[in-house]
Amino acid sequence: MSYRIGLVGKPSVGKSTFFNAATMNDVPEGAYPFTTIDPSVGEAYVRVECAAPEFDETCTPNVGVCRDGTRFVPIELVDVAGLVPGAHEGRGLGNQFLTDLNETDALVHVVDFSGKTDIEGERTEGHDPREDIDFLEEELDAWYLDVLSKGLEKYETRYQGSEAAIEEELAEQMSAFGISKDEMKRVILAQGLELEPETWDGEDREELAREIRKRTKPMVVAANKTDTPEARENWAEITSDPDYDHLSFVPASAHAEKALKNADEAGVVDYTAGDDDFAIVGDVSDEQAAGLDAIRDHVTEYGGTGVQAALEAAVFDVLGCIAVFPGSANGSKDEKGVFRDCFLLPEGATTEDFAYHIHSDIGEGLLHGTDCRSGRQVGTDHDLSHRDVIELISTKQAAP
Ligand SMILES: Nc1nc2c(ncn2[C@@H]2O[C@H](COP(=O)(O)OP(=O)(O)OP(=O)(O)O)[C@@H](O)[C@H]2O)c(=O)[nH]1
Repeated sequence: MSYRIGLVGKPSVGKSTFFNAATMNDVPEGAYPFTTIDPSVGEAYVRVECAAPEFDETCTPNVGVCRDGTRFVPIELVDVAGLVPGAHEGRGLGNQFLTDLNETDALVHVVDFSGKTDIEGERTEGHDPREDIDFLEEELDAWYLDVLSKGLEKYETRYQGSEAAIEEELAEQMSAFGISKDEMKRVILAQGLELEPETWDGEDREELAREIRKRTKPMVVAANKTDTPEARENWAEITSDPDYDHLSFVPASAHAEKALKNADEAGVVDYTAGDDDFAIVGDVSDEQAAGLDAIRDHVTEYGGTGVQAALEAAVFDVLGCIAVFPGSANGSKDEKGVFRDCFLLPEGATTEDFAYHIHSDIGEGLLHGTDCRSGRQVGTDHDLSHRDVIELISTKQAAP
């Protein structure tokens, strides 16, 4: 039910630091929506401005936390290990890497923008981070092309001369990537191709594979180590390079996020994840104070450490998710008088999708919804917006 974001990157880019910082949270025990014993899967959060204060209500989240009017809504973060050149051919952790990738909704590619690690993750100077970005995209594209080619082979041998729809065969072959036959058809046509694969040449196939990959595995680049001067230079250059317009970039310092969370836990600073500032509230040595000053310069300049921002870019910008609160029109609260839930829904979700998301029984018996802010009735096919507060009127209750 939860969104799953995959963290990818070659060795030594700061992926572990990012993962640890993002999943290190002071959430009360039992407030996790899922438990896992796999150390590479952790609970991270996206921030949503809480709707409770607007309704003069208290917020006691069933999952996640609410801090100073900001809801931290859980997502799953997966540390996808094994990105090495040739991964799609099964080198290194290859196949496991691809299996893990399959289970993600979107990716955050952690890239060392300081240029101090080469393509294999060894120490160097002056490495161009563009190589890493290209490499991951090429790896993914090669994998998609393999699967697409298998689908085309099957189609050719099985359906020669018949009227079988190519989009159906390809959608089935690529079902692990979560693409429907309608979407497949749209992508094929949008590429200017005919629905007759015999007319596609090698380049057409490559471009098609790339386009399907872009749509089904959207990606944010976390430009890590922007606390270093080299990374700042690369940031300015790469984000103004038109070849990279198709990607979302977020400047990040995983190191700073980890340091601030550690200091917050130790009672030295008061810091809320994602904020662009923090207060020093404990005793610090001169050395610590200097370190914190450097971090402050970075977070104020870039609007935060970028760890939260990268996750939120993945969920809200590239996946286009919205967060919706269940409420009650007369009081906008559940029977206990508090806001308990906040759900992430896919782009374009309707009242009915929301109802089914909560429980299939509520979905089946759905009559309509009520927008709790305006008190107006909304239809079952009404498109919901980010931060809507909706009461669902259904003939059925959720089964216990
Ligand atoms: N300057 C700077 N260094 C960082 C940052 N994040 C991580 N590092 C450093 O980069 C090095 C690699 O960090 P890790 O988090 O271990 O990197 P990784 O990508 O998980 O590496 P593997 O475990 O080898 O896959 C460590 O020395 C970190 O201290 C950052 O934001 N800024």
